[in-house]
Amino acid sequence: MFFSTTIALLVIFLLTIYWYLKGNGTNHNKKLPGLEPQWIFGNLRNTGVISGRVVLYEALAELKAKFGDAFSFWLGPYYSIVLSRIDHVQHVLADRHTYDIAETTTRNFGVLFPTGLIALRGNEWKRHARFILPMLKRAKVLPYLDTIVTCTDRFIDEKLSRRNGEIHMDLVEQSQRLLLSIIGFIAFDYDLETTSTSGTFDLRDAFNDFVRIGNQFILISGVPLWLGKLVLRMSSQYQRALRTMKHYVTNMINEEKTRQQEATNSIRSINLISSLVSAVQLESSEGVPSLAPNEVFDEVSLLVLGGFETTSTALSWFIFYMSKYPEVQEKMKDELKTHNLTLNTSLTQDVLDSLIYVDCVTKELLRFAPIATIISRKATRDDIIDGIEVKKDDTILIAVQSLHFDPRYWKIDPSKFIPERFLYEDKNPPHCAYMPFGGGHRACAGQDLAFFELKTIITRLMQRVTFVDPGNEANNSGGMVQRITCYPKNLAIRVYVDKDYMVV
Ligand code: HEM
Repeated sequence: MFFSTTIALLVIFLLTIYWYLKGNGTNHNKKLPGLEPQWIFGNLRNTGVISGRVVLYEALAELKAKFGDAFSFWLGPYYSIVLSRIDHVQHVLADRHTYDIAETTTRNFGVLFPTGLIALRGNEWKRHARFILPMLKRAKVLPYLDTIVTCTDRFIDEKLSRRNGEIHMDLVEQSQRLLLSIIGFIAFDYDLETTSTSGTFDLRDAFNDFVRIGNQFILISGVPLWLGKLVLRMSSQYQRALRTMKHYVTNMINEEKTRQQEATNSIRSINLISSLVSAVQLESSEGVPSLAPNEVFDEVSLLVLGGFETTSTALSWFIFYMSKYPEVQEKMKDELKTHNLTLNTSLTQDVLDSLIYVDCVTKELLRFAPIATIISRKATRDDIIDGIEVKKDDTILIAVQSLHFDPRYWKIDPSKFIPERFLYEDKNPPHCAYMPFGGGHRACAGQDLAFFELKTIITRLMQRVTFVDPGNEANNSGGMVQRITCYPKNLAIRVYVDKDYMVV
């Protein structure tokens, strides 16, 4: 008892010192409106984020209604300026010399992936970006079409067909498993979804633990870095996951290197590790600074985590919205019919490109669903944005969700899920009014892959499945749980699969 009280007091003492060192809650810019910060919690407690009354983007929307387009916000002990007007956002994103990725982002992700793209700045970021960005461009991701379709079919056959017509309460988890399996195949031809049968702790278990603990860690972004690091260091599960992943991925990198050196004419595999290894080999042979094995490892882990969390959340919301907007679902199915896409037709790139309405639904999903609701930047020097004073080292939070729902920028009511907006009045929203993947030089590296994955999964699901709201039979009210992204809290969907595909 005495021991635990002493430890608790020590932690409170250290947190208080940290709070004072971080600026003592003093508002850096007295001219900006905003709530008073509270000890160590900043504005996370007095806005209701900690109690779970609202999630972060809702808190920012409430403050915007109260204080206007620009206000101060304390993310725990970290001061920031929140912006939600397009001209302010354009100013920030256009000036990469004054605004770079925020320290909160590099610091938190840096604990998990110290040399991953998202944790780097300046020349180090450029060195990594040379390898990573081209690898994820549209032309490079198109060959993954069959992988995505195969994984989606397996999801339908194994998870949905067996319980045809029943209410599914686990579709958030199932969406996560589907996306983990897709990114596992894309990253290194490895099935991360199927539960290990060997009884030993393997790469599947390791990535699952890493993703779960990593997610929890990134969420507690108000917590000082040293405390976060300590938590991870003391987590035997996390350390075991990391060791196992390093072991497997390093072996894969080495095997791929040997394979590429020996097999000059053999068929090249198309996974991310293979592309990274060949890019690295090529560049080092030309004397260009390339990536060390630990850097390749960090990049692969980042792509798995970044690529899985966001897209699986988007898929969960898609399923939820389809149960609530049956007319949208019907329209997509009609579009598939007009392109002669029945259950048995295989999907090709050309067919996928011709599906205009499905394209609009995917765009609307990314506007409407709370996936990456905030992006952040750090000022590298003093600046003034339309009269708002910004000091060197200030953090800027861009309230993406507020922009997506701002009636000043959308002609068709932005509070409604209407995919047709992207066909007509809102086909070309003003620059920075629509930014699900962020913007400027630090925009999402995987956006082509993400959009392609989502559109393919959606199309395949619509070829074979119908999602129905069960009404009063179960709680399908949505709600939100905050992790890196916000995913639906109460999801209960009746799923019908065409009987031709039923697994008996
Ligand atoms: C629906 C899916 C996705 C959404 C909504 C999303 C959104 C975002 C956002 C908002 C950012 C920050 C951008 C900024 O600060 O301006 C970001 C960064 C990033 N995303 Fe995504 N993302 C998605 C999928 C993916 C996928 C599939 C991958 C890779 C496999 C990926 C890899 C990355 C990386 C590496 C960064 C850091 C880029 C850098 O710092 O230079 N994302 N993403």
